[in-house]
Amino acid sequence: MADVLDLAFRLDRGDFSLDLACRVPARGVSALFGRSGCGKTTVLRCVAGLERAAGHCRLAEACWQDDAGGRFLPTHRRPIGYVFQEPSLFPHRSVRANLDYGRRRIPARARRVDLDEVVELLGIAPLLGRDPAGLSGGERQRVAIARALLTSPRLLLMDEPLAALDHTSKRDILPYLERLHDHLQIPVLYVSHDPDEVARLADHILLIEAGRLRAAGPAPQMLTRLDLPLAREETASALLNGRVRAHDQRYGLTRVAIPGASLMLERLDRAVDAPVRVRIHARDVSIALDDPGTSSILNVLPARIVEMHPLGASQVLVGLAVGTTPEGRLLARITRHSWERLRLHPGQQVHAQVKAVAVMD
Ligand SMILES: Nc1ncnc2c1ncn2[C@@H]1O[C@H](COP(=O)(O)OP(=O)(O)OP(=O)(O)O)[C@@H](O)[C@H]1O
Repeated sequence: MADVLDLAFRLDRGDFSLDLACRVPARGVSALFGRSGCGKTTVLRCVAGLERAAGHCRLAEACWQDDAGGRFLPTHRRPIGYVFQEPSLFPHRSVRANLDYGRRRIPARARRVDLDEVVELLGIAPLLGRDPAGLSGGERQRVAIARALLTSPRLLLMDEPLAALDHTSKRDILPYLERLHDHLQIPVLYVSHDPDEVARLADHILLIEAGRLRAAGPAPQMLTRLDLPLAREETASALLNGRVRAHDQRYGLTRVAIPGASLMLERLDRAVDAPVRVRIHARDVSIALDDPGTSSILNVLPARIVEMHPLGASQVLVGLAVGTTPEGRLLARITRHSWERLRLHPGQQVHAQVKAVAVMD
């Protein structure tokens, strides 16, 4: 059986109470998503043992807290890395010394993460001789992440690691986080209230509302559920896990198989059969009744309307099924005028015109 992070926490704090239980796969990135004050940081602190809620906390075979057995491991005995919004580095010691500090916190025989690999993955080789005090916010955060990883954690806790960064630094650091996700086998619990960040990074999403778990599941499903707030965001999108099928040399295109269909993308520099994760924004999908063979749009996918949700007075959000598996889902944001003019309705077969596809990793 695959490893699982099994959490159950109950805590009362005056106006706020936390009462949440969930089991998430202990691999990839699990995002704790929800509005400010819903309890995301509190959950992370409970996992770290910094907060003592009633309940239990287990990672695979390891039990860090179990009230029934009277067990509560203190924070320093839990193999976790913690990355905060503001990196807590030694400002006037070199980056190299800061990293060494992380590495020396555990005995040599317990080290499973390679210094050179982490330095390479986070692109911090040119910074090793400098002091954090002189680095940009994004550079400091990359160093803080490297230091957390060098403690060879079994679980990495990240609390809004990009929240203090400006838009440009955020954009610069995201690809590094995506690389970590692809290269390291360390599961991550990632707190964020930014739906765009969650869509880019998460494999699994836990949606928290007022201290309760509203819903949890694989990111592709959670992002396209019309009953959840993620699908109603301006940046709402579908995630599809695909594989390279073939390259078309003549036109410089690559065919990628996704659940229930295939997409033509601008040529990707990857081998046939390599995995590709793509993201398709709801605003980039329109609906046609017939296959518009005369259109310049490259990707027109047969789809079935599953459901519709009104967005304000003029727009509607349409959930589309592509193929027959639950993973083959798309969102389309169209005008209410078009919805009515084309007499669209759930169950109907249509053609989804996909104007843009972003390759995620
Ligand atoms: N030390 C504290 N003492 C009392 N109440 C607190 C304390 N820390 C947090 N809270 C309250 O507990 C609730 C949950 O806070 P928490 O920080 O976990 O939320 P969050 O979802 O992480 O929010 P944000 O996204 O703003 O960081 C909030 O109502 C907050 O006001």
